[in-house]
Amino acid sequence: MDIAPPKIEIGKSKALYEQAQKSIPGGVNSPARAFKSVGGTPLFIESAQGAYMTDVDGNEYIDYVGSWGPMIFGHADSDVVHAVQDQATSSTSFGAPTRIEIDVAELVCDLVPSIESVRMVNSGTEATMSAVRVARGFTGRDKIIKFKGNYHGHGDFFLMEAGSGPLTHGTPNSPGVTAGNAEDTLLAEYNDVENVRNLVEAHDDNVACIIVEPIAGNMGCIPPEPGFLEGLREICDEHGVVLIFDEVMTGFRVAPGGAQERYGVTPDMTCLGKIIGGGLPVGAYGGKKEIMNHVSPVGPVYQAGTLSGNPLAMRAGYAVLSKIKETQDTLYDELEAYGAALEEGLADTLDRLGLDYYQTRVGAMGCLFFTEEKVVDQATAKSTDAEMYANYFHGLLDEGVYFAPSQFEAYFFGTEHAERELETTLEAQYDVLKRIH
Ligand SMILES: Cc1ncc(COP(=O)(O)O)c(C=O)c1O
Ligand SMILES: NCC(=O)CCC(=O)O
Repeated sequence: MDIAPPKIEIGKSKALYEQAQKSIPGGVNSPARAFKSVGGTPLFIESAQGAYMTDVDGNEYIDYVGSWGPMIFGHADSDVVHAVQDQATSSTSFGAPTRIEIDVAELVCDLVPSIESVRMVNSGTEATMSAVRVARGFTGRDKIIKFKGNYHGHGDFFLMEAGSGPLTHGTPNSPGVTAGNAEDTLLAEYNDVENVRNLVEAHDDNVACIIVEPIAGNMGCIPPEPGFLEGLREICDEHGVVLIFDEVMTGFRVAPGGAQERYGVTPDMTCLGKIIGGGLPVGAYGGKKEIMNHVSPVGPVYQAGTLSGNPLAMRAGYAVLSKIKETQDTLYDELEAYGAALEEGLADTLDRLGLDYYQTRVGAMGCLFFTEEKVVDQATAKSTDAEMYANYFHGLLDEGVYFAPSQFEAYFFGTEHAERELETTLEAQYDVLKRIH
């Protein structure tokens, strides 16, 4: 890819990247961090505060990645920092139950009413893998339905037509996944209820669950079309299929109760991650008691974790979730206001430059697609101009604005993004789009 050299000085990142590649595959501990599809050198980060990240060369960026979602209250939020510091002096893990686990579970059940019982794990990947196992154990069925371009972490049975890194790097079907796994995953088109209905009917009595990102955030940001989530609910009710909302990204981001609250469609099970841990490694899955009672040690479906419900992570999660609960009456209005201003400002820029690129946004997540087509599924998401996105991405970095290094990721912001950040972002977007289009 032909990318202009950066205007900013990134010598230290370059040196660390060279060094990292000697001991870490590709120099990164998660492929999404590599700049593989946009070219150039991944920036090594030194610190972050509020809405800003600083790299090892001292460049500062307004951050629209937010650690891929968790940072709804910005980086180094003082409540999270104090909670973690305080807990660390009483040990970082016990491997035995603690009161804070009950506090977090109760908060989750309170904020997301469809969750009657919840199990903590250490990542979104663990949450989705476990939820599917429980749905299979509960129904006694094998097949699952997943949508093309949705990403549910790196569990074997999800790495087919997977969004996020796999889509970005052109490896949506990962080697290493057995044919048996692939056979049990049925692939559906996002936003296409009839396609799902046909799949379920063709495999009637053997579909355990439908797992869906209720707002797709791993092929860019694609909201559900009216009737899509409702249609899934209906199909699941008709055929005894467990409906799983993967709200790892949308949970606590688009409403206190996530996408299910925003769209008024209630799943049987929900997967959570990202915000729930305030930037520490946490995931969770939960849902109806009837289903969750199948989880060991109450039921026979095994799922466990040495560090699950880890006290540091629970203290951080509690700090974030209790703040969400206390401030929810204004919090989501505030985020909506910033999002609307960002979206309108960019729409104005596109208008002034005579560009017709497609924008989406739901609450505090969104995307600019470099296509003039409406984007509703993986096929339309892939119609975007990857090179334009790469130029846009690098242009913005030069202006001190950090978006995700892939067209197939959403942007995120939080409460620390305010007037100054908005102005800088909009100016940068105008300048960059003017230069590259
Ligand atoms: C919707 C969704 N599900 C699951 C995951 C996996 O979570 P994790 O990376 O914490 O394993 C992610 C993000 O990575 C995600 O966006
Ligand atoms: N939207 C994609 C992710 O959040 C994943 C980040 C990662 O795998 O590092």
